[in-house]
Amino acid sequence: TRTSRPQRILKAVQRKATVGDPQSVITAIDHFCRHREWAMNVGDEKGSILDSVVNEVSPVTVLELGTYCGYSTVRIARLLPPGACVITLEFNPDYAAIARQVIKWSGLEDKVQLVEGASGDCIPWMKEHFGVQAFDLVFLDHWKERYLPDTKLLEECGLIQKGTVLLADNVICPGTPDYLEYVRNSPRYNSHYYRSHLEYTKAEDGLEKSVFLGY
Ligand SMILES: O=C(NCCNC(=O)c1cc(-c2ccc(F)cc2)cc(O)c1O)c1cc(O)ncn1
Ligand SMILES: [Mg+2]
Repeated sequence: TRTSRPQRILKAVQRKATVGDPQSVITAIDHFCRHREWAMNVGDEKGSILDSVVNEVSPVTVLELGTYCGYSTVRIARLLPPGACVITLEFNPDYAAIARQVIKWSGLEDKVQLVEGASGDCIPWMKEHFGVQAFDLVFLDHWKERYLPDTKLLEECGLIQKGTVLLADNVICPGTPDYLEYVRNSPRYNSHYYRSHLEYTKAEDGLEKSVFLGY
């Protein structure tokens, strides 16, 4: 097909959503992915859980691993007060190019720093490059086999501190068994599973919220 799925998602946003209105961007993407083409956005059901965790944490600095088209980036950024921001990492340049336009359409570009690169390469530079002390909230939604190594890397870099909340998508489908085992058995995390469904389907999936208790 001539265009990519992310390009068709962007077109749906440009056709159906209002510039500067994040909720209309979210609604346009959910409608397209439910009625036209499935895509791997966190979606509306798990997205509501994401919203409730963001509101509960009221983070100043958020790290998102895996931007894709920017759907969850917009969900998070729309809830942030002035001065708070989300740094989102995306490895795939085509996804990143679409996400920049979706984030711009939503009018939230001032609250978002999109970084193109592999999480394993970027995380060690976070403190130096972005002046980040520690993240208040980390949303894991990238390659599932990277959840555990990147969590350990964030710990080693001192970017996870007492009270930092990790929220992981897809812990059932596609699944992140080694990550789940780690956060559920580690004495340094308090974990809770929010049962839900794989975006736009009836398949089981869920989000795992893990609070770092400190060393
Ligand atoms: O695929 C890259 N990232 C997306 C990670 N996210 C997922 O893989 C993902 C997958 C699914 C999913 C679930 C069921 C199913 F049948 C198929 C896919 C759902 C989700 O909610 C995700 O979040 C990627 C590519 C690349 O070239 N470089 C860096 N990253
Ligand atoms: Mg996901």
